[in-house]
Amino acid sequence: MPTILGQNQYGKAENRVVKITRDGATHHIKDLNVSVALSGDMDEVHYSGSNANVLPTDTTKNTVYAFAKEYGIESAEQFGIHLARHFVTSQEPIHRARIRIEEYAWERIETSDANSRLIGADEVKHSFVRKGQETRLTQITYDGDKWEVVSGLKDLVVMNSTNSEFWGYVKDRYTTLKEAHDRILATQVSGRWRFNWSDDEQKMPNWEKSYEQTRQHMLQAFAETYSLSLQQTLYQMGARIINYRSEIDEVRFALPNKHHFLVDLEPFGLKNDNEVYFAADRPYGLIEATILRDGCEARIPVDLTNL
Ligand SMILES: O=c1[nH]c(=O)c2[nH]c(=O)[nH]c2[nH]1
Repeated sequence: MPTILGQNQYGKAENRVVKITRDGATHHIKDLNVSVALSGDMDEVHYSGSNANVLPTDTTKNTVYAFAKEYGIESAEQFGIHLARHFVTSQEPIHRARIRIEEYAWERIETSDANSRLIGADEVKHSFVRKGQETRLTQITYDGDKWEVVSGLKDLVVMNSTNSEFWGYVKDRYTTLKEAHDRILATQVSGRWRFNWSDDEQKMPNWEKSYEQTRQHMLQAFAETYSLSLQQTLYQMGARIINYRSEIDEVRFALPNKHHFLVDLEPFGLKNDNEVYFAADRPYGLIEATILRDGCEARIPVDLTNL
């Protein structure tokens, strides 16, 4: 055979693992994207197809989720060290393990500001916003007479690690979804809001302040709503903006439901007490709606990508 095998490695890439640690009402999130690459005595599987030395990539995936439960995720480094050591020391044919980890950082949604104290809201300890993602948007239209300003944001990722349920829905012969009484609710917010300012230069809103406050009301409604569906949460987010921000008459949201599935750890003799999740990226539910001040007209396009 005039060919020889060169460097080779294999494993499961991009295992999206979310670990929630529940310290009473205070929750902590670790959100990782873990890629495993193993190498060692793997000539035979390439040359003849013998799998005698091959630990399945599916097993490497399971190990990531099981270790999240068994060791917890103190840091990405610590977690990666556990995994790499395990593969190399437990499998004779495996001589090298490379674990690559991306970590997505989350911050708590601040609900204990002066504004929420004023309305008597308790501090929420299970609501998070992912760091460093959002893009602020605006569209200004002027016909020489009237102005229309629609502002908003996209790619603001938020999560509630409890206070979300989904049950009591229609079931037909194709329905397999299990009712959920305590699930993760996560979404990547795309929102637009239309200002009622149209001509009076004296009464122009303070755009910077309006954005900050609108964003905060939206986050606070997300954090404080005990959710029976993402549709309900969406409505609360819009209604709170309309109620608190008199300069805004219309809000539209497109909210992808970023599903987090509990991983079945039973086969490994481990109990998953709402701790270890698989964060799926697709397909996703997509929930879209407009919330209007009573008596106002809907002018934000239905498809937000057209704005
Ligand atoms: O909040 C939800 N709304 C739905 O309409 C829906 N559909 C579904 O499968 N899961 C969910 N979750």
